[in-house]
Amino acid sequence: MSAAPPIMAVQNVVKRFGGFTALNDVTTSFAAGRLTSVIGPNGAGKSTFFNVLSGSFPPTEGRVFFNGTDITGTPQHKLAHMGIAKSFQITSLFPKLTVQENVRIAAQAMRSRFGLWQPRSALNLSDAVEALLLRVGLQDRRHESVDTLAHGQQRSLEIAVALACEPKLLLLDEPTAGMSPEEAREMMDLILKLNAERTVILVEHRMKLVMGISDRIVVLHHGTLLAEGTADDIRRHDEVKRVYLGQSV
Ligand SMILES: Nc1ncnc2c1ncn2[C@@H]1O[C@H](COP(=O)(O)OP(=O)(O)OP(=O)(O)O)[C@@H](O)[C@H]1O
Repeated sequence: MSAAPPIMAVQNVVKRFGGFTALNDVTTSFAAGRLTSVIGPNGAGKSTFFNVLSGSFPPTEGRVFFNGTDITGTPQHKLAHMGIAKSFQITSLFPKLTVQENVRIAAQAMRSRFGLWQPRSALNLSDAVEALLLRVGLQDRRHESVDTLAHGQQRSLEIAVALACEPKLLLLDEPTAGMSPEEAREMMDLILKLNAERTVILVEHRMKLVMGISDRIVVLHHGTLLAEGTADDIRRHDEVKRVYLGQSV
């Protein structure tokens, strides 16, 4: 597993909000093709870390690298062009449009903005939209308006929108937030399938969900990197056990 080169790396990342340090000297890297989950208790700095990785805001100190290129402070639209896509807790869909229209708009925007016509993008637009709907299991819902979908289906649609730029790296911030246990399991199945084709970094509050699917887990606590390793490493880690005292990891 350690043989795969990192697709993303952070070096000595610090993020301060005024006098408060939300991330404190975090250094780690993410292997290409793997599924890495970032976990931690409330306020650990997970969302802040996600925002630094996805370019929502730059770190106060430290560097972020993508495929060896320093991308610290690079605007998000450029990151999308480089192959980094993200899906947020906050919805970015057009609720009155259909499932298919939402995906079509995303696919069209990516193509016209970035001229995505490499061989693997050579599908015509309708075929590309159909492939994205199939990928997330929403093909039977294509003509339904977004506001009639179940919450879990809306999250899947957001992922289809994120996939429209054919990312090499997919960043997901709490993709199961607000989901029923059944919806959450389906979402984890979908994430595993997506990981077969690209690197995934997942921020997730519900630790139990990620233990079974992650190649590697990064644990944040009070803005510092507490532990990293396989699910078994994390389960056995004394500090992690202490932090999650009373919770089942
Ligand atoms: N914009 C901000 N301004 C000031 N403080 C912030 C800001 N964003 C986050 N923080 C603080 O940074 C700390 C880490 O927050 P963050 O949202 O990254 O944690 P988290 O691990 O995602 O937590 P949760 O699981 O509760 O979402 C918290 O104490 C939070 O109050």
